[in-house]
Amino acid sequence: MLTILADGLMPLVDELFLEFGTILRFDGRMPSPEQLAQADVLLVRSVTQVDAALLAQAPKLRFIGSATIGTDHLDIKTIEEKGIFWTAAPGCNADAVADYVLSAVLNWQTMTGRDLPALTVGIVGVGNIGSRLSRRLNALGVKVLCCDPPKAEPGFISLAQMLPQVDVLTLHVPGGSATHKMLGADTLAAMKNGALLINSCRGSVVDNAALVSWLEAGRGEAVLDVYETEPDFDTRLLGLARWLTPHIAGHSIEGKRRGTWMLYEALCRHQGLSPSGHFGNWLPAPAVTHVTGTLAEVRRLGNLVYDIRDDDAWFRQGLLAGKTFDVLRRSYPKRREWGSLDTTFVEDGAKVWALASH
Ligand SMILES: NC(=O)c1ccc[n+]([C@@H]2O[C@H](COP(=O)([O-])OP(=O)(O)OC[C@H]3O[C@@H](n4cnc5c(N)ncnc54)[C@H](O)[C@@H]3O)[C@@H](O)[C@H]2O)c1
Ligand SMILES: O=C(O)[C@H](O)[C@H](O)COP(=O)(O)O
Repeated sequence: MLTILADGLMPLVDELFLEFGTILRFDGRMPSPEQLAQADVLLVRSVTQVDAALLAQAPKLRFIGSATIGTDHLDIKTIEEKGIFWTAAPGCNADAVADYVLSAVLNWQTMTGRDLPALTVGIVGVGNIGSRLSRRLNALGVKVLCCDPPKAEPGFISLAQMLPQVDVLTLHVPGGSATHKMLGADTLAAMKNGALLINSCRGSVVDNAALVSWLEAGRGEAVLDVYETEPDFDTRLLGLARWLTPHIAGHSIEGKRRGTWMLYEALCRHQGLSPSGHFGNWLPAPAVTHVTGTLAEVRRLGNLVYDIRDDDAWFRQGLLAGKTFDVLRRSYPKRREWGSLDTTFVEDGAKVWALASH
């Protein structure tokens, strides 16, 4: 029997992992030394730094799972040197982040009176999130430019080529040394005047001091979900950013539960077992399952599914009420993904195309 030590906010842990042994839960960013000393399996979120100091306290550890897409909180080199198996949950909340960015783009476009087909959006990092976003924006008739040097696909361009061309620049690269401050004073200066920068990947990708100067100079606008020094952040951004949120872009019901499910499947494989059931069993039925309308109507309905402006207001009100970044993340309201809804677009009464839920 295994001792499984899991982040207290991770959903479905009791339901899925009890068959493997005993479950211990930890609150906050770090487990206690007593818990670490017992753990065979460690299940974390992005807020727990799994580094040499943590690993030194966990001599029995054989399996580490992070219910996240990002892995920059894992010291993979040290984990592998110690012969510990590790895994994350690639793509688990990619649709939720795509919903977040789409809501930001559509509400910004409406608010600034720009014409949707005249908009050019630049996507930096065209992996699980970037490619989903690109497909959705293309379907709405928005011009999309892509930058992803590691993929080097035909038609992709460099960041330097992209910056002066785009009205919206949205970042979807991994955190870590290779992307550290890839957007700084020089790159921001190369953007179009009045452009919107969206950062929902990792705070370290944007030099926050340079961003503050760029915003103070009125050069452009920003929508931010992540910050360089989380859970702290530069509070000047509250007065400067169009919308900001406390690292919740991926926090849909589906995204969180899929993350735990992917770790369950990985532990089953690691133990030579077959998973029981399938992920769909663990999703509650959505309140609304199907919507039909013109593109304009469905766009308005989109704000009922997810509206970034509500999260911005909830974050600001929470801060004013004295709540911290982490406390607010813990109490984030439950949110469904666009994918929970079948959407049919009609024009002059005829079906144009449908977006099926999955
Ligand atoms: N805010 C949130 O709640 C939230 C949720 C999920 C993921 N994320 C972050 O978003 C990141 C992207 O997620 P994903 O699922 O698309 O990951 P992914 O691994 O599927 O895609 C990342 C892409 O970035 C590309 N890339 C790497 N370095 C690059 C560079 N220097 N320039 C341009 N492209 C580069 C890669 O080739 C890859 O295609 C994650 O690593 C994570 O840090 C944030
Ligand atoms: O990389 C990810 O998947 C996200 O950053 C993740 O959704 C952040 O949420 P957390 O793990 O902190 O709950």
